[in-house]
Amino acid sequence: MNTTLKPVALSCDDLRISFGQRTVLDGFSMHVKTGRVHALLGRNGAGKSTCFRIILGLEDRGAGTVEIFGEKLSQDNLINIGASINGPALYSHLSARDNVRIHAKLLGLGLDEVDHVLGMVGLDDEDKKKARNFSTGMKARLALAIAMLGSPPVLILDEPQNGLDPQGIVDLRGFLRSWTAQGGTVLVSSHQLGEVARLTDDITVLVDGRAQYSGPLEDFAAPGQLEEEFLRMTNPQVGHP
Ligand SMILES: Nc1ncnc2c1ncn2[C@@H]1O[C@H](COP(=O)(O)OP(=O)(O)OP(=O)(O)O)[C@@H](O)[C@H]1O
Repeated sequence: MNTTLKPVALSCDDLRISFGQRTVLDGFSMHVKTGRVHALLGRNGAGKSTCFRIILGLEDRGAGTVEIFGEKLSQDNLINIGASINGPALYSHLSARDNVRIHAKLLGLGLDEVDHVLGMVGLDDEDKKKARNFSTGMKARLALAIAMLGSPPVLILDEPQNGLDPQGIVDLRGFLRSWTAQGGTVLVSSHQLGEVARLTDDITVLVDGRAQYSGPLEDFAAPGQLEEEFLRMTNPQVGHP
């Protein structure tokens, strides 16, 4: 599949899911364009991680369709997505290299690829330290390295800035931008709206289980106004005392 030729990398249509009495997604639709950074925004508990889990086939309750490059989600085309959600799941007794090596082996990738992704996230010198002794930022970098193994055309990252220091955030931004410049597609969730404004091309705002806005960032908010517009959309009292 030549993924760069498809205009839409990822489509979610009419996703619906409830947990007990609580309806979390209630007809949620989002189309993530190829070669763009797209941020899924919403308040705590809005359903962003649930949406990511559905896209990745980790949640089979609920209804709706997910397509990757125009094809229905399946085990075969899931290989097109690299993901880091719900914080990094790491083997705490292993080094960064050994953690990545295990995932590379599962994907049939060699040691060159392990070194490549570790170099990209600046962990190529961390050969001795065990993951249990990593700082939060180092764990986040390692999870990113694992997500990038094999250069999947789509990256899904749940709050990737969490735990990163300012330099780490700048590095991540540069790196996701170069990913999309090479034709890759990135879907992130984030509460750091200043960073979202710097990083993303498109946004979807999830409110009450539906996409209240989905489209170019510039059409949602003028420069410097993202936080204000987001608060207005997610909390109707704001701006109307
Ligand atoms: N497996 C589950 N069982 C029951 N409730 C769940 C389950 N998974 C998620 N929820 C509930 O669904 C709602 C949405 O959770 P989700 O983690 O998707 O939100 P989120 O937008 O990612 O939030 P945050 O910004 O705080 O990370 C929450 O009320 C959560 O408690």
